[in-house]
Amino acid sequence: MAIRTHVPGFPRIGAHRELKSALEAHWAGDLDAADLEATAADIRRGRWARQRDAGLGFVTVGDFPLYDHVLDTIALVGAIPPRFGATDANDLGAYFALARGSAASPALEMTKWFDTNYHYLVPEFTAGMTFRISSERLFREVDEARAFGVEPKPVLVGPLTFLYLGKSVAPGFDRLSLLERLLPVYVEVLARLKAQGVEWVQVDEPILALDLAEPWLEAFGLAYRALAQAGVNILLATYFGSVAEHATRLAALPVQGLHLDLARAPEQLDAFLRDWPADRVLSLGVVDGRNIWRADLEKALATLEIAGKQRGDKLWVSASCSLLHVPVDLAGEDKLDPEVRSWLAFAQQKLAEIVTLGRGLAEGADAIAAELDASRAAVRSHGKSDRVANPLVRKRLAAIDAAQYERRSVFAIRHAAQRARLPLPLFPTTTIGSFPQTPEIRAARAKWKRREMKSLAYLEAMRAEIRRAIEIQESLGLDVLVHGEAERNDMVEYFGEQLHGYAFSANGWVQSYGSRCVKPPILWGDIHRPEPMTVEWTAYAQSLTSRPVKAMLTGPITMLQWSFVRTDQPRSQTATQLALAIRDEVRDLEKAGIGLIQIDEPAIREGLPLRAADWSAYLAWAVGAFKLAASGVQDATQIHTHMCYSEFHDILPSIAALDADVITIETSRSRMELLDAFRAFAYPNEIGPGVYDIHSPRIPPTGEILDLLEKACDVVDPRRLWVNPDCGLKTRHWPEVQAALANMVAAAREMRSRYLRASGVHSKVSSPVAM
Ligand SMILES: CN1c2c(nc(N)[nH]c2=O)NC[C@@H]1CNc1ccc(C(=O)N[C@@H](CCC(=O)N[C@@H](CCC(=O)N[C@@H](CCC(=O)O)C(=O)O)C(=O)O)C(=O)O)cc1
Ligand SMILES: N[C@@H](CCS)C(=O)O
Ligand SMILES: [Zn+2]
Repeated sequence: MAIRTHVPGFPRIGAHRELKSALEAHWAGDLDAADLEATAADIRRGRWARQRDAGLGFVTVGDFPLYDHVLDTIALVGAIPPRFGATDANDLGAYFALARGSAASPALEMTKWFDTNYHYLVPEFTAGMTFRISSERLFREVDEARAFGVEPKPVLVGPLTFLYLGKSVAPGFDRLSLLERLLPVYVEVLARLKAQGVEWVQVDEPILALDLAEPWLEAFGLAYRALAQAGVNILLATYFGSVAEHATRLAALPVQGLHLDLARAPEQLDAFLRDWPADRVLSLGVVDGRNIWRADLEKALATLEIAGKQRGDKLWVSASCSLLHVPVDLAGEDKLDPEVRSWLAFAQQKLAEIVTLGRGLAEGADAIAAELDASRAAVRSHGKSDRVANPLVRKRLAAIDAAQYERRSVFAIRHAAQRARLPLPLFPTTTIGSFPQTPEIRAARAKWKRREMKSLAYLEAMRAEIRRAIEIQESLGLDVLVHGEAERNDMVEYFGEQLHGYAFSANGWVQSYGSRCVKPPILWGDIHRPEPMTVEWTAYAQSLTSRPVKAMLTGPITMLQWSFVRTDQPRSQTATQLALAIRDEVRDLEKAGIGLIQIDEPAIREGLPLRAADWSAYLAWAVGAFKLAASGVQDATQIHTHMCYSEFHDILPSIAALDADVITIETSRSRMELLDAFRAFAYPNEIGPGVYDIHSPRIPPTGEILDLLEKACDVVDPRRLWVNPDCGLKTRHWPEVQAALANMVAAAREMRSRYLRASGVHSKVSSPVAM
């Protein structure tokens, strides 16, 4: 009996970020469209070759967008917002304009793909929208795969997930009402794929793992009855959570297969062994597509054998979700600690695990005895390694008391102490931390890492960047300065590199959005901070100026969320260990005389469990971890936090519970809409709503910033307002940054004089504040 093996998707960026390089060269005008397509085709074939050579039964096709897979769906079904004008989605310029904006229209919004660190482009739906096949890319790639000699399994974002993840542009418009118009296009797509000789199409509906309202759930019947008309086999793919509660509803759909994520939700298998018809395919994602640990093959095989007895060759073996979320290949990671390396599997290694499991299931455990032995040894070594548990960390964790979670005084008292220490003007101006990561900075770091540059020379190069950043900020007239984060490759990787319990890869890139990648550090053991991580850089910056410098740290939840983390203990415990390390750093910064410390938590929202029922438990430990990190300081030390994904209306009480003295947030694109929620909730502390959209090269004019600030004053007491960009400026260029910040400072000054002219009698300000 042969068992079919496949993956829901494979990384796209290329083992050496070949796609990134080609895209960026194309956008810079150094690579024409034909050459970009040729490079893309090479990478595509390389991915298929990996899947074929590993021995997978299918190769996945349609999981190789040049920018984003939701954008490819927009292009495929022609859901192009009217604001982009008549657009041929086959044209690369038009395709990239949707992703990156153009002179005619700003880009589509980007947001996080479920609870991952991958960003997708948000479809915009309007009432009059019509759909038609508008891109030939998928069909071309199917032909290309056939010509390459592999059996393609195309993948599509399902119609309901597509509509759900989009936004209704007009208030009150129900985008689900577009389903009936969208379905015929999906049917046509499926029919064309069938005509191309495709046997199976994977249709992804990950929204099934969310809390779905009844109309959306009901729509599955209508949708999949329509898709069945195309006559091609559909593998309905779910991932990121359990869909057990929908087992009977799913069994009633006319689809030929169902994929389940057994890494996230192993418990759901029972429901499907009971309810999923035995004559239909059940694809079990037993290899974790979201994390980089080697699979416990013995355990996975045991699960598969239970299902296999009942299902025979209707059982397929797979990864839990697309491997998009893990790096491509462990080969070449020679600098990793050999013991830690022996615990890891990147995408390439996961292909082998899936094929091994398929073989074990078909031929029996003896056929894969060597692989089982190796897996057992890795699991045992990870579990038993005396390097994983650090007794000192354990002891410290056990000794944490409730007082360590609280600041010494309430906000009002701290506020007065901070005012006395930091005589800031009304509408104080600041930035979020990073300044442009120039090619020179990156090149210097690359040289230093390759040992082509001495540490002292690198230190001096970074100090020169700090001097430049301080000089520019002083000349711009900013009130609270930052050192600029030049020395950080990435805000999470940088800290990971300095903490015990973390390992980092040389080339473990994962796509974040478009051509941008991150290299998540690998958290494998108890976290311990051997020495201060940021104090020297920050103190150096402070030594250059009489203005206050704000230190910059990444918070425990963001460290957790953007790393590959251990699974042998609850995430809450790992977060507490991270919090203790950051707490020590906060206290060392304070000892070094730093008066303002920002602890970034942009990932706190994305870390929310997908099901609301699980939110309160998460928020309790997440807020606790932040407070533990932040609370070890005197009243006069001002703690800032920063969040740049603004969808947190629904968790405002928890945001307030962080009790940061100042929160800076992304608000400029939504034109301060978010502040309404802060007002409604009566958010108690200081707020810096972003007034400069850092995702765009556009320089916001002073008048526009003034309008935003006036809007902000309508909802927040002006004495509690800060003036700052939406987020860090690392992806921007210096000329833009200088021009935008000059406008921002001018706007803040104008606001001050407007309010001082009202000399305290203005309705919005009850008393003048120090300038
Ligand atoms: C705020 N965001 C972040 C998220 N996740 C993180 N882990 N970090 C974040 O900051 N998630 C949400 C958002 C996502 N936003 C971004 C924004 C920008 C990037 C980005 O620009 N990534 C860079 C890579 C950054 C990095 O790690 N750089 C390293 C290595 C640089 C490099 O490629 N060196 C070359 C040689 C260069 C030379 O010689 O000139 C090499 O090694 O080959 C560094 O600076 O040292 C990117 O380029 O994609 C990501 C997410
Ligand atoms: N301090 C970081 C926050 C990013 S969310 C930066 O400025 O890049
Ligand atoms: Zn940010």
